[in-house]
Amino acid sequence: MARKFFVGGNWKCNGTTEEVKKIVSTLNDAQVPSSDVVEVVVSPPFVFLPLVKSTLRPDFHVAAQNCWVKKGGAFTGEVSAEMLVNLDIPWVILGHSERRSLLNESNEFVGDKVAYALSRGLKVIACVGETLEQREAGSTVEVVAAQTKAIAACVSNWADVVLAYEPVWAIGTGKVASPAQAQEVHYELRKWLQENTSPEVAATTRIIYGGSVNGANCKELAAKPDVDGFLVGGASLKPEFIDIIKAAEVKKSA
Ligand SMILES: O=C(CO)COP(=O)(O)O
Repeated sequence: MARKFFVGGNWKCNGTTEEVKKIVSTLNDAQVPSSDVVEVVVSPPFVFLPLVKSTLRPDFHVAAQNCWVKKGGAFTGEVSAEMLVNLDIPWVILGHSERRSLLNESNEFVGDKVAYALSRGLKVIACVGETLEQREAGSTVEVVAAQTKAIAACVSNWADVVLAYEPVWAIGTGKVASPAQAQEVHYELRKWLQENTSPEVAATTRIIYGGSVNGANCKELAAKPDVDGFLVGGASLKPEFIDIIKAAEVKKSA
C-alpha cells in the first residue's frame, strides 16, 4: 500500500483571530492536489481550534499541538484528549522537541501521552529528533531509536500514527537538513520499525520531516524515498505552505 503524502502545519504559539482568519482563507482558496494524493493537517493553538475547525475547507484537517497524558480532571491549564474528541478534532501532535526541551517531557511521558490519545480515538503525529550536540557526538540514530521505542511501546494500531523526524538543530533555524541527511535518518527509522514492529508497519507508516522546510527546499526533500511528507512550522503561517502541499506531486510522478 502506498503511503499517502502528509503535510502538517504546526502554527505553534502564534496568531491572532484576524491572522488565523487570513491563513484559513488563503488555504481555502488554494488549488492543491486532491485528498487522494495528499493529507493536509493544520495545527493552530488550542484557543483557535473551534474557529479553524468550523471555517477550514473540509478536505483539510485539524490537529491540536498537545494534550494531557490521562483523563481530564484537576489539571489546571491542561487540555484533555476527551475535549479534543468532543470538539471533533481528529489529530494531536505529541512529543514535539519544544515541549521535550522546554517542559521536560521525557520519552516515557511522551509514550504515555501517545497511549492515552490513541485510546481515546485520536490520531497522533509523534515527534522525534536529535540535538546538534547529539548529532555531532554521532548518536543521532541511537537517540531517535530510543524516542521511537518509547512511542512504539504505546502503539497498537500504527495506522493512527505519523512519525515526524524533526532534528532540533533544524527547527526554526533556517538550517534545513539536506535531503541526504533526512533520507538517512528516515531510512534508519523505517528499518527500526521493520525490526521492532512488523514489515507491514514499516512499509505503511508515514515518516515525515520537519525543520526549516519551505517552498524552496520542499521538492528536493520530498523526492527522497523515505520522506513521506512534512511537519512545517514557520512556513505554515505563510502562503508558501501551499507550495509545500504541492510537493506531493513529486511523489505522484515518481
Ligand atoms: O518544529 C517544526 C514543526 O513542528 C518546524 O519548525 P520550522 O519549520 O519553523 O523550522
